[in-house]
Amino acid sequence: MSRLVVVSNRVALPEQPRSGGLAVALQAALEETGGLWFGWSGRIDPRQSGQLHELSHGDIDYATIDLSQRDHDDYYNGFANRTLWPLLHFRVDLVDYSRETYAAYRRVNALFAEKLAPLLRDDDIVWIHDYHLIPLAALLREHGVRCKLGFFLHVPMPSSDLLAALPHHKRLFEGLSAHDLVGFQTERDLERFQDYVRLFGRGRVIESGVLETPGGRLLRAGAFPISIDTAHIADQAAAAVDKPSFQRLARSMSGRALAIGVDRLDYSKGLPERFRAFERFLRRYPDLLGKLTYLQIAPVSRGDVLEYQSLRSELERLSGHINGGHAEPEWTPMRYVNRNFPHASLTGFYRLAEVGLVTPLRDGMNLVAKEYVAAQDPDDPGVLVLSTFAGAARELGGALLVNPYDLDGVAAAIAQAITMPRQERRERWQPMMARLREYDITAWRRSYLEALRAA
Ligand SMILES: O=P(O)(O)OC[C@H]1O[C@H](O[C@H]2O[C@H](CO)[C@@H](O)[C@H](O)[C@H]2O)[C@H](O)[C@@H](O)[C@@H]1O
Ligand SMILES: O=c1ccn([C@@H]2O[C@H](COP(=O)(O)OP(=O)(O)O)[C@@H](O)[C@H]2O)c(=O)[nH]1
Repeated sequence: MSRLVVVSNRVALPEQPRSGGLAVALQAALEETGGLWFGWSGRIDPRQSGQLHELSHGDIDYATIDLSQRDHDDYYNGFANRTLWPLLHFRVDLVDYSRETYAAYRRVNALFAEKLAPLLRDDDIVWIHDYHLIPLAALLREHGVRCKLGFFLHVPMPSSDLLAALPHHKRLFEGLSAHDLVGFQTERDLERFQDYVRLFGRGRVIESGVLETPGGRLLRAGAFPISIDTAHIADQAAAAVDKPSFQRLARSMSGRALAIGVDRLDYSKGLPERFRAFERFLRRYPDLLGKLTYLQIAPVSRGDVLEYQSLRSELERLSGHINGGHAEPEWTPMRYVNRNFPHASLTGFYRLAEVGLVTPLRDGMNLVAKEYVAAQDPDDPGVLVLSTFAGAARELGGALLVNPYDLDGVAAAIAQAITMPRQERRERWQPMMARLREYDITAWRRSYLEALRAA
């Protein structure tokens, strides 16, 4: 059996806290097969980029490299998170492009290729992840790497007209042709990629999923919605009732219902809109006032990036405003927490919550939505309020699907969720859970890797 080599910017090193679906999902996938995980160490070396660290834990070998402050600023904070991230989330208004950060992005990809190529064997299966590493495959080929190379985009693929706003977009996205298989979260993302290839990529779509690159090679493409370790999360949530963190939260509710949101502090997650929708709920449904407390867990993410700093200030203002305007001496409507929690605690919180609020403006998938469903009590499940703009909405039709820009609609969905009869909650939850049990993280990994092997 060939060795699996996973390459991603973010690596979940043993004992490190993980927030971010990519690290959570790849950890679960590698635990099953073993293999090598290559990426950024998470460390800044004040002198230079490229120091290689190797360690093994169970069946997983880790090889990671440090980045210099400048490379980290220009590649990760800069081109990846101030140019590509907003572009791929349909936010052209937030795109900050500079030739300098683009050069750093290419430089760090070249460094990844230089350090990774000598570690690879011809019969490896290499699986490259996400928008940080779009040029990597072509650079590995230049180093003589011959093994199968696959790519998976965790974030949305926007329409061609948006991508065309990026200077040098053709050179960048042509790099994807060096792979054998390119995977997306949803069929819509795949369709938009194929449109791009036809309109700007000088390639040809022979049939859906089979493309001819400008160089005449065949490139496979497909939709492989990422998933979760459903059985494990369900077991963890059931067992969480005995954990002190669960019991403390349960006691603090004083018989009130709980609505929970768990998101990195990121503008793609629609948090200001969600906070405002919650305030709309407080104003519009006086009968329900004091019956529901909203807990928002939002660990700080990409805190060096200006847009993320402004978002943090805005959320602090909004949560203060909402509580100031609606709290009673014995009740605070919302709790806003910037800490990162381990899965063992989160799954218990999900189970306790009558309502799961997942309302991103755009999201590749959103694993929190799936985790919330998996963590519910089958006899008395909670209700998921889910944005139609999350990839997860394609599979979780039993949720109350909302448009996150429609604050009245989200407020109405919250009211509907907390008053929904148990029978309806079960009928909505069961097919979602059945889907997640059948198509879990293992099925995701297998379906992608089978397609890559066959490509
Ligand atoms: O690595 P960070 O900069 O700290 O960010 C965390 C991750 O955020 C993004 O996650 C995406 O992948 C999830 C799993 O497929 C998906 O459910 C979610 O919709 C995406 O936003 C990012 O794409 C990752 O590269 C980051 O590691
Ligand atoms: O305090 C936290 C907040 C989030 N997460 C995890 O981070 C992942 C977030 O993934 P998602 O796909 O929802 O969004 P992303 O952050 O990748 O955009 C999920 O597995 C969460 O359980 C976590 O472990 N602790």
